[in-house]
Amino acid sequence: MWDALKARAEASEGLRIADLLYADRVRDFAVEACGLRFDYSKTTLDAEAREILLGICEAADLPARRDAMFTGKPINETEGRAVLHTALRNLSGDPVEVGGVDVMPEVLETLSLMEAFATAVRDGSAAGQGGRITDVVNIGIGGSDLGPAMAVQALAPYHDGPRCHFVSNVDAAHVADILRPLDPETTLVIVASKTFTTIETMTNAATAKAWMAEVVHAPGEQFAALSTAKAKTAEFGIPEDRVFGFADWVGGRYSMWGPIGLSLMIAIGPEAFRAFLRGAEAMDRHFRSAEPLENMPVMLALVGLWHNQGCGHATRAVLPYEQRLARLPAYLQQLEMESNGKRVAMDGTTLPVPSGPVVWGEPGTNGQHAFYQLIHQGTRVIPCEFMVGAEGHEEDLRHQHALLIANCLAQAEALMRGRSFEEAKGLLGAKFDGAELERQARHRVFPGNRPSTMLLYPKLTPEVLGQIVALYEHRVFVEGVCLGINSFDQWGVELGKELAKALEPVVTGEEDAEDKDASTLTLVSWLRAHRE
Ligand SMILES: O=P(O)(O)OC[C@H]1O[C@](O)(CO)[C@@H](O)[C@@H]1O
Repeated sequence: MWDALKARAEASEGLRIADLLYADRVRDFAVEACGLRFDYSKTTLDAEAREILLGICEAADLPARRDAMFTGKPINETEGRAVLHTALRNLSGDPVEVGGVDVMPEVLETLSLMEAFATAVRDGSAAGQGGRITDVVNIGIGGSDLGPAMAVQALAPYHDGPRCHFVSNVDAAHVADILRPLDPETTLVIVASKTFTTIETMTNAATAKAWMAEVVHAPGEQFAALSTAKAKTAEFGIPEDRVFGFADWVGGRYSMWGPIGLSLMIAIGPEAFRAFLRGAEAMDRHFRSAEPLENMPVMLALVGLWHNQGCGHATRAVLPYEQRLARLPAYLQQLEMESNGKRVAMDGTTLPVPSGPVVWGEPGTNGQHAFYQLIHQGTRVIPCEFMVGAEGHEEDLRHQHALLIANCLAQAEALMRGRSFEEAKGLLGAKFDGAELERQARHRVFPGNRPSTMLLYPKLTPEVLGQIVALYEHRVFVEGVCLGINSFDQWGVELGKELAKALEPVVTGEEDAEDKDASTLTLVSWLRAHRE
């Protein structure tokens, strides 16, 4: 199947996207669902390639794998766990069983405990020593940071609660810069860690506790914890009624729908948070029921597989024309690269094709003035995933939003059309002639035929954000299933963690390294010599 895909991709190298754009293509190579539109007409993916990709889905038993996920089967086989972040947004409350036990009563109970706590923080009844909470600091990393940090920024127009801040890096600069302007007496610190062992988070949490303890008599009462490890949160001194737990079937990078979303809920309020869940739930229903060709996550995934495993484009740029989605590319980096950055299949055999792509990006229009040069004229082809809303929130600045949309559409058009040598010469004819005209024109040629997709949404509301994130989660799932890998473990982060633990006493000088390579030893000794 993969060979057929690659052969098809090779055969389509001569295709011009612009020539494929017959009238029906814009209808047939787009999907509408939940009020969103995903258009993939500006790619070289044609009906024949799509058939091959659908065949790959079928061979991978996608519908059965999808049902296994939604119904709580232990599809994370290397860790023996179910994968049920979808249960966290199952507002219908319909039973979802793990090992014969319905998890929904506990999920909904935790949601209402979070809502009660968020409401109390917002209305001032859960106050700090100095009165009403003015600032919330979420300390977490990876999935315990990226999701809420991205969503809090994305939904800024809906904020009517305390200010939210995020500390993730073990670099002391991060925690120091965030805490410096805050008043410990009116700050709530949320320690977000599924395992409650992550070294960065526990180090920053200890720093924040010491900062608070300098002025607050009972610092634990101005802390909350989001974790599966209740014994450890108690040991840290956080009262039980401020600990919001979740089960091991919620993966870190899929966790913002439950307790890890508490900072978001405090910022925008429980009602808006429910709208966020509702959006994701709608996308779940769509993913579960729509036929492949009308299924947005499936088609988004197939376009991804076409570009990466088919055409060999190793990276994927995510380009939201929405400043408030500035952290979305970083969020998607973890979601996609931690999930599908694997080199072996579920059965331990080596993948016959490249694993998930390198994901990167920045919001437009800023990216246009930074790296789009390379996207338009560089030697590599970088598939671009544009996204833009029909409306912004700034009613009195609608003209700026129109300009934003025009830029987004123009970039996709420019990538596809390009500019020929003759056209470039025509533009310069009055200024140069002869060999100089040819030389100057060559610099102004755009090869064009560069693929892009477009995700359109009405407006970035909590509900729409929920839909977009769930769309991408399911896209990652479909790509993982087609590749035959486990998208829900992350063994690749372990080795570095272990070595860092062993190196710390060497860096501080408490121990000498014996079993290190010459390069690492030299680096350590230079740093030690300069640490005074
Ligand atoms: O929530 P925890 O347990 O602190 O883990 C944080 C992050 O660390 C990882 O386990 C590895 O980077 C992520 O998957 C996770 O999101």
